[in-house]
Amino acid sequence: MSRNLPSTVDSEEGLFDISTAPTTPDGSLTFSPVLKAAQLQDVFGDAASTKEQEIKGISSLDATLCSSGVGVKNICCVGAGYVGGPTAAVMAFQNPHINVTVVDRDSSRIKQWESKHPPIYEPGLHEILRIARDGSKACSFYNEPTRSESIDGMSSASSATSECESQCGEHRDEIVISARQPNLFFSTEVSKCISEADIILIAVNTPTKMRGVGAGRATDVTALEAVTREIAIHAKPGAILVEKSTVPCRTAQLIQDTLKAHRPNLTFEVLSNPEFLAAGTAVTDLLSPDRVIIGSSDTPSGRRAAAALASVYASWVPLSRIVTMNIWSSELSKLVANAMLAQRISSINSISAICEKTGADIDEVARSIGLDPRIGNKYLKAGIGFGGSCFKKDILSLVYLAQNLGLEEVADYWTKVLEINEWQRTRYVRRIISCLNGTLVGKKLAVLGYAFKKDTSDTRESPALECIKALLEDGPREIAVFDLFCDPTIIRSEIRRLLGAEVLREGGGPIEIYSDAYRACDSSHAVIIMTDCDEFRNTASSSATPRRKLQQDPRPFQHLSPTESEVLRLQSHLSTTSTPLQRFVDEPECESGCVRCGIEMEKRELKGEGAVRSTERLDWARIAYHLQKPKWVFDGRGVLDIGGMEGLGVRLEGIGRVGWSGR
Ligand SMILES: NC(=O)c1ccc[n+]([C@@H]2O[C@H](COP(=O)([O-])OP(=O)(O)OC[C@H]3O[C@@H](n4cnc5c(N)ncnc54)[C@H](O)[C@@H]3O)[C@@H](O)[C@H]2O)c1
Ligand SMILES: O=c1ccn([C@@H]2O[C@H](COP(=O)(O)OP(=O)(O)O[C@H]3O[C@H](CO)[C@@H](O)[C@H](O)[C@H]3O)[C@@H](O)[C@H]2O)c(=O)[nH]1
Repeated sequence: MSRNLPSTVDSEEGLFDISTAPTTPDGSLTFSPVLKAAQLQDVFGDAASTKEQEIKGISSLDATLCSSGVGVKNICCVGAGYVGGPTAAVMAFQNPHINVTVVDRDSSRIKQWESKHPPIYEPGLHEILRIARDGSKACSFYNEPTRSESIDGMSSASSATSECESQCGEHRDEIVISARQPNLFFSTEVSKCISEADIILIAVNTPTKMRGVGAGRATDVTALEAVTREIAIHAKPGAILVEKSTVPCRTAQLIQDTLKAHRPNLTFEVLSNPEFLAAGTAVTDLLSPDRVIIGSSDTPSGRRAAAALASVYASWVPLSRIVTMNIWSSELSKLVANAMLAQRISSINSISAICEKTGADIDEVARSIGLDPRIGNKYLKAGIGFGGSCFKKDILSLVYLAQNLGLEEVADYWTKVLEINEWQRTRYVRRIISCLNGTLVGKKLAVLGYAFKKDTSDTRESPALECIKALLEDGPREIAVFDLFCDPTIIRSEIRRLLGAEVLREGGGPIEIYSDAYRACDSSHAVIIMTDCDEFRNTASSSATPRRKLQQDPRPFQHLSPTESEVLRLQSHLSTTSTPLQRFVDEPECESGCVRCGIEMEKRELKGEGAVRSTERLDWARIAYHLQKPKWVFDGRGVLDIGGMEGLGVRLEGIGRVGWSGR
């Protein structure tokens, strides 16, 4: 018995960079993910796991309504950034019958998306991209876990007898996955692609305004306005516009006004469909979202437009997780979601200061309050504060909105969330300097972690960078920077652009970037942890630890026509065996002398030298041995166990607990 169906994945390493604009006026320059290649097992395993959370209380779409939008054939996504690229890739992957084209005015970005070096690395993204963008070969497998997986005459063959067959003698169910044609495209022909689309996603950047009215708070909608104008001129009648970008509440009105000005005789529907993916988990978040929010006008044609968009998501998102609402609620929800998450972090960080002075332990406090389901345990990790391209700019946008509405108290409330965040960083830097006898002159500091969080090389609004800037003021001999996921060349060039070439070692300054954590820490007076990477944790053995869950074989599938996500999980599983599913077609070769190929080769070579790579935890005994006495370690992310570190003769200062200096 066999069935045809498209799908899949395999594993591979990726890295890469791309710069985008700072999102707030004093934010860092931004370099995108040159993340490490976390294995697919994590990504697809998590994505497949069932979410227990039920969405209630908001109107849900029913199946009938959704089916009314089945006519969608072409989607155009404007903006090939962190949101546009991955979102379009997943939409195309899950909807082989829809052509999805991502357009951007930045031709170099488009070129990278078309190459084997996408501009953004997110675990699992490259594999999805390859299937949707390049198409795939046919292949097949038996619907049961076997010792030797592939029986496929078309791709990889095996004559292995399954356990089932040898035991019961019955024939096994064979599932055939048919070849897929490419349905994800990248282009710089913005107006042409807009003119062909049934649905147009707007996923351009919306940073904080740098100048003029509202500077430092208001959202800069310049890019959004430009795209809206293009759409107003070129969109075909009946096309549906979707705000994917995070925008101020009532932006849909601005879009409608622009559309009316250019096409007064036509009516377009504008939807709000904010994106909630987080850096480092974008693919998991997209494959298995907690919720998909669709805001529309409360008219029959508004609801029809919402249903059309919902039908695209319904290919892989359960209907119970697709919620519709009025468009202003949807726009505001995005800002509020980020503000509330950030507020929890500032709340716990404010309590961490009390802990440091009283003897309470912030992790114990967080754990105990998090057990109350009314509070929950997420976003309660104290540290040096939140970074990233969104939290700060979105809170600033909320503050500006409140101010414009004459709600000063509301604006003050949310401003405090940002103030606490900065205060937390300042406190950390002061504590470091104070422990080092009030002077950094002549001292070497090792900074572990440069990105804004673990598992990403995105450095936008990175707290590490802000701390480094503050530490520089005190004139250290050396600041040795190491990050697991950011390429040293990229960190160097970002620091050069942001702080000036003279702060780098090559320019006669104190900052040096290392690709090896041990060399960075060697002979340091202090090690300073800036990101919550699992690799920085101390364990009893300090030896290599498997940080990724092994993906279970998902077979047998309930039915013989598995979904794209199911085949993806199977391919992820098989990629660790000797018989991977052979679905990929060859990627386009790069021109000779490709810089990215060179970086990858260098990374592969480094792996062989024993430098700290992504699957290994740091050997803290080794680091401690080579530290200058009195061997200070500052744990800005709560990743170290105090007992273990003190046993190594280290003086540990962590956030939210009494450190060595407080005893
Ligand atoms: N980065 C995230 O994790 C994240 C998550 C959720 C929501 N968001 C929101 O999504 C939006 C996009 O964020 P991002 O991080 O992808 O930004 P980005 O800077 O990475 O990408 C935006 C892209 O839009 C392109 N662009 C700008 N103006 C254009 C125009 N007129 N025509 C064609 N292309 C144009 C830029 O060249 C750029 O490639 C923002 O509103 C952001 O707040 C971001
Ligand atoms: O308990 C915590 C959780 C996070 N952080 C920090 O908070 C920042 C943001 O982390 P995270 O939310 O994981 O990453 P982002 O990529 O910024 O994602 C946020 O911002 C996106 C852009 O709007 C939204 O789509 C996501 O839902 C939202 O989580 C990072 O610096 C983290 O280190 C903490 O300090 N403590």
